[in-house]
Amino acid sequence: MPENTETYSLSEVRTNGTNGDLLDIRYDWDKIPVPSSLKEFEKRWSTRNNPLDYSGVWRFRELFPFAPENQIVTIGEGQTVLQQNDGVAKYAGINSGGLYLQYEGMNPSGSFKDNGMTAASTHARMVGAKFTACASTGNTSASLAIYGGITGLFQVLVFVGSGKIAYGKLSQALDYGAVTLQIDGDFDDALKQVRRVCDQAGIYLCNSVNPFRLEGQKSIMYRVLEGLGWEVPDWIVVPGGNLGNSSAFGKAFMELKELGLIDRIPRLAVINAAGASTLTRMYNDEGLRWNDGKPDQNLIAEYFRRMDEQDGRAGTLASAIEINRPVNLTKCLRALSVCDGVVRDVSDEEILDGKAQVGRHGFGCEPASGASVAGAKLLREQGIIAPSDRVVCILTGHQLKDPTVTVAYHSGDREALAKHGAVEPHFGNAPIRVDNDFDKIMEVIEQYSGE
Ligand SMILES: Cc1ncc(COP(=O)(O)O)c(C=O)c1O
Ligand SMILES: N[C@@H](CCOP(=O)(O)O)C(=O)O
Repeated sequence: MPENTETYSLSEVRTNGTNGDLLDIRYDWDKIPVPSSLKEFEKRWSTRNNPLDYSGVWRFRELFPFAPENQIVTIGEGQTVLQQNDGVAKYAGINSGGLYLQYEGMNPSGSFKDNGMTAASTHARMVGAKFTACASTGNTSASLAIYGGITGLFQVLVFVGSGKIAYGKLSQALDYGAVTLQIDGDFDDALKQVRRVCDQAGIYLCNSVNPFRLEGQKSIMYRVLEGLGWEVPDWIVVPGGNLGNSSAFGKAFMELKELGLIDRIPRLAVINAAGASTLTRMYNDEGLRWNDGKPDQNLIAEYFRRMDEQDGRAGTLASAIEINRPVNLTKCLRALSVCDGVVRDVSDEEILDGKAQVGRHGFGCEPASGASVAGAKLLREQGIIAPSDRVVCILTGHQLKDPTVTVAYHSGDREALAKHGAVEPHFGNAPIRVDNDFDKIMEVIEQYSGE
């Protein structure tokens, strides 16, 4: 994505420039009336004078002004919450009052994807698309399917890998009426196929290669700032899969700074699963950097060549981030450069322990989201995050998305958890088996009543 080499009209449907780099949306801010302070946006929620203000995404519409208001497709997404959480702070080694969880599970389809899908669906409508598609580990498909289903604006086609999708998510796509193709491969294979299919058949693609989708995902950061009274935190910690979120967050902060709406930028930590750690390996081991939009292509090609030689399949229980060929790699490198970022990977065990803490003390989350808490803990242990820092962990998906992994963890089902290596379930809260007998039930309850 070299800077400013090509320009395309809003009415064109494309994800890449002629050189193959993903497109990026740019605005001529001099021509757009942007509020002079972020506080102005606050009034939107209290007054809700415009139906668009019911959306936690579109009430910030001046910060991604690509759509006429009458074309905007919204289903009330982005009404999410920033929760200060001392239980999780203690676990991560952060001072009381310093850790926040941004819970994106409250979106209509139960994940952060709706922030982006409302924007991609809007652009799809602007160009008259009747058929949309995505590849998915589950959440993108659930999100696209709900937008297609509720609005009736377009038919939805979904590609998923075999055995790679949590049932909660698959059931959403089916229920919302998406045509679902389960292909013999993983997410990386499914994305490759859907990109070809969309190109050839003129279907509108809604994965994070779609630059409009990332515009909507910027709003997660606007809401975090709003939740903090417009103060900039020290850290944003986010799980990394296809790297759309981290890319969008970096762009959000870059633009807010350019517009003079914030005076400093938080640091960004992107957390991979150890079994899907392309970014970690490339950033930390190979030293890959943004370099004015021209990261070393030879280094990238060589990395993937070696990966292919060794089979290169991603493997983690956090299926949402089981991705080894992140399409937004270059944009994420920009975000890391803008935000003085760091990248880490954490084991499945650390992810599930982090997730259990979020469940114990907060709204709960799906496995991939636990990576942000595990990442914050690791960075704290490494002395990179200070105990006094203000840290926001992004919880990307709802607790109910992947009950199989959650129940296996709490029940101590090591066999089920061992898919990608041994996982010790530390904070198990297994169901207690008890006879169908009143006295025996009372005996069990008495053991707990003194606590
Ligand atoms: C729940 C969840 N968390 C994290 C991610 C990773 O986000 P990204 O692809 O934007 O890096 C995904 C999907 O990609 C997801 O579904
Ligand atoms: N976890 C994702 C993977 C696809 O990512 P996308 O951001 O490119 O759509 C999913 O839920 O499918």
